[in-house]
Amino acid sequence: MGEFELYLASASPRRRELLAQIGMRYQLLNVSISEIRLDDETAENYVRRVARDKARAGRQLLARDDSRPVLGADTVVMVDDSVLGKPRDRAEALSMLQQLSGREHQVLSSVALIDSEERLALNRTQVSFRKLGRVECERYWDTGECRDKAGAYAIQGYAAAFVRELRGSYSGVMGLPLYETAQLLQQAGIGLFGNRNEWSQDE
Ligand SMILES: Cc1cn([C@H]2C[C@H](O)[C@@H](COP(=O)(O)OP(=O)(O)OP(=O)(O)O)O2)c(=O)[nH]c1=O
Repeated sequence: MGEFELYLASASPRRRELLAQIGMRYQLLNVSISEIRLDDETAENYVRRVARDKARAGRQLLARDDSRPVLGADTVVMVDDSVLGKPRDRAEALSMLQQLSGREHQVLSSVALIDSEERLALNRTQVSFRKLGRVECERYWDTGECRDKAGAYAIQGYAAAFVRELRGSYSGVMGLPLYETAQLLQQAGIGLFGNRNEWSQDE
């Protein structure tokens, strides 16, 4: 089957790291799709659609007889009725952090795995932040960590110090929910630890 099991249609270093964490060998595909939420689209449908579009765009790059699945993922932060993606600039990042300060928000992370079939999973995780001071948020921006992160924070970085409580999936907040990902991979016949079709046979 060659030296890798699947393709990862993502430029996110976090997703690479997470997929490698569960022993998957993958090849990267470079895709670019527009990430704009439609007016009447729920956050859930939006993250599902974007993950699916990333995987579909990856699939398009492959030879027809390549049966290895393509994985795409997407992550947003939801607070009240707002859906927070990546901040465009400092002002937007600071306003996102103020919105998240002293309360609970939800992180939605979707995974799409496409071969001859399309498989989708969605993880929803509740994250509670302590109150954040304005100067503290400005200093946090200065670390450079807010950029390229949904909701302008990275739980795997300095922002771990903001998290009072998390209910759900830490890997989901980081960008790729590994429990759901492993389930989709199993459905596609890819076992953990690099073994095809050998996973969970003793269940
Ligand atoms: C909330 C949160 C998000 N993130 C990251 C995960 C994602 O990379 C990013 C959300 O942006 P996405 O648009 O989901 O992904 P991306 O553009 O970084 O990568 P891809 O090429 O796969 O489209 O935010 C963290 O790293 N830590 C966190 O705590």
